[in-house]
Amino acid sequence: MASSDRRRSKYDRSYSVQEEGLKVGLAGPAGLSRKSRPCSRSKSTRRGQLGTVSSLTYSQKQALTLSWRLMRTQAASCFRKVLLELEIASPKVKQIFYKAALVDAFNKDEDNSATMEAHIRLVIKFFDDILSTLDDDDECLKKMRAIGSSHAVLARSCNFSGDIFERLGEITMERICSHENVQKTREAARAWRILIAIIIDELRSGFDGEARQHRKCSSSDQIDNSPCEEEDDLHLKVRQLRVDFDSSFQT
Ligand code: HEM
Repeated sequence: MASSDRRRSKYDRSYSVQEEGLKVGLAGPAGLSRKSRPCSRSKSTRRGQLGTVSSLTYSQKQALTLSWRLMRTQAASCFRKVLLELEIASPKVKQIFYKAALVDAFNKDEDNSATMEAHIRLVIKFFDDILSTLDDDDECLKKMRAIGSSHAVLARSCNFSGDIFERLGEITMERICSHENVQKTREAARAWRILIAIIIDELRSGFDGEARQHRKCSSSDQIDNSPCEEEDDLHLKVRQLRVDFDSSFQT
């Protein structure tokens, strides 16, 4: 998508940080109306430090950790709903989790980290990790990007794309922000919106960066196997055949 075509999404961090205070509560409990929401790439990298974890205030960080602690016992059911909804929104995701479940069924010894059940645990662990490192901006961003980039292998094999993370963000935002423990305070809902916007931005950035590297490597592999090299290879094989043929006559 050309950058000029990109519309501003709810995940545009500058939107979240600067305007959230004005818009919160206008569009339903989570402040989001998914149907009317454009799904587009945010532009954090170009915006520099605007809206990173360090831009969260002390009271926002407190609201996040407290509400997460209160939600924690229901987190599995919450993220099961999120991932099921993501499957409905994206048939690709459904296929990936379906394949992973099949592999799992034949692989009794090992826990397959690619299944939906495993992902419910992984996503909860991911939030545990992020919420325990909110004071360390670099560490937080590193963790988010690492998760994004670990999914780049799926770009070629399963057609996984960055907009899946964006969808995941939309659904997560809606679920979390409408949770009763988050609804208790305006501060918590606002903080969750900002945090989820940052997470999605970094997941995408990690994913896109690594997927680009994979594409570069695969195109240089193709250059390595250029017609010239293939011809050289063929000549070598023919020469070897001649040597073998000649030596078989000499014996
Ligand atoms: C915040 C969201 C997500 C988190 C925290 C997460 C976490 C992880 C982790 C930790 C791994 C293991 C990586 C490794 O072993 O190197 C993984 C792998 C995987 N994830 Fe996710 N994931 C997320 C979203 C998704 C989504 C939306 C899908 C879509 C189906 C997905 C599908 C997979 C698959 C298929 C693998 C296996 C990749 C491979 O073959 O190496 N993940 N994920």
